[in-house]
Amino acid sequence: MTNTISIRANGLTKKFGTFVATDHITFEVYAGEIFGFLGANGAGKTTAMRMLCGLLEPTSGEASVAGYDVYREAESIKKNIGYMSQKFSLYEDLTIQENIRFFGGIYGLSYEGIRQKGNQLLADLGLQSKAKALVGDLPLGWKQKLAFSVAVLHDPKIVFLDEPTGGVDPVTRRQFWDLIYQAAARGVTIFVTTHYMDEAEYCDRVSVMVDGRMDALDSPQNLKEQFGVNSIEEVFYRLARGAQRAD
Ligand SMILES: Nc1ncnc2c1ncn2[C@@H]1O[C@H](COP(=O)(O)OP(=O)(O)OP(=O)(O)O)[C@@H](O)[C@H]1O
Repeated sequence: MTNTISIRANGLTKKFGTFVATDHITFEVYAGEIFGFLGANGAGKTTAMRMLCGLLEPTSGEASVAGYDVYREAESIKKNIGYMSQKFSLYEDLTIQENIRFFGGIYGLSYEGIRQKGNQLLADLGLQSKAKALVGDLPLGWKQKLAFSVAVLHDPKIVFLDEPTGGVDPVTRRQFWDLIYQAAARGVTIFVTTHYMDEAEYCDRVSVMVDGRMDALDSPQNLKEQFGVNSIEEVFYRLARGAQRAD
């Protein structure tokens, strides 16, 4: 982690009609940091993430991602980030190799770049012999590891992960987090939402959204000390139990 700012939000707000989904959130994320973005269902995480990815125009406030402004330079943001969610991932009816070629093309890599990075990816994951297997036939944990590796194929500065490990066992989640650590060690900024509180403990800093506001932001250790509790799970419940939204 460095002192270079990778994501900066200042009073970032999104309203749908009169409903304030994301309410004046202000924070900074540093290059190479693993930043946990927690909140109960409906707290406003996806809305905030969509604004930061250049997919949704804010109602007010400011934000920049990789140095690009979310209002004026959304297209540049899209080119400089990776994105992976539990819902939108790889194409199940394409092979591993076809997915790599497809997403490599979308990310603007050359034919040679796709070939080189694709081979490296398959070697790193130990999937060389499975290159022609349909993604739909892989176990969920493998799909997620592959989806993450594809999301960073073009060496983005920042990767946004929206509940990337939903539904898999703790051992596979731990392996997934090894990939996250390796990317962070290369200087990639990781912005990750999760409902697994053990994963929150792996983050450099954790923020907690409550009813659209960012009610806490600090390292896991500092948050536990601040709330006088032994786990991030306890910190989360203390903050979230006062929430008004039940989505
Ligand atoms: N396009 C929209 N129009 C109206 N309301 C919306 C829209 N998108 C989101 N909302 C509302 O904004 C609130 C925040 O939603 P958001 O999806 O950002 O929450 P979240 O923290 O990501 O929750 P989850 O963990 O369930 O994905 C919710 O009450 C949701 O119903």
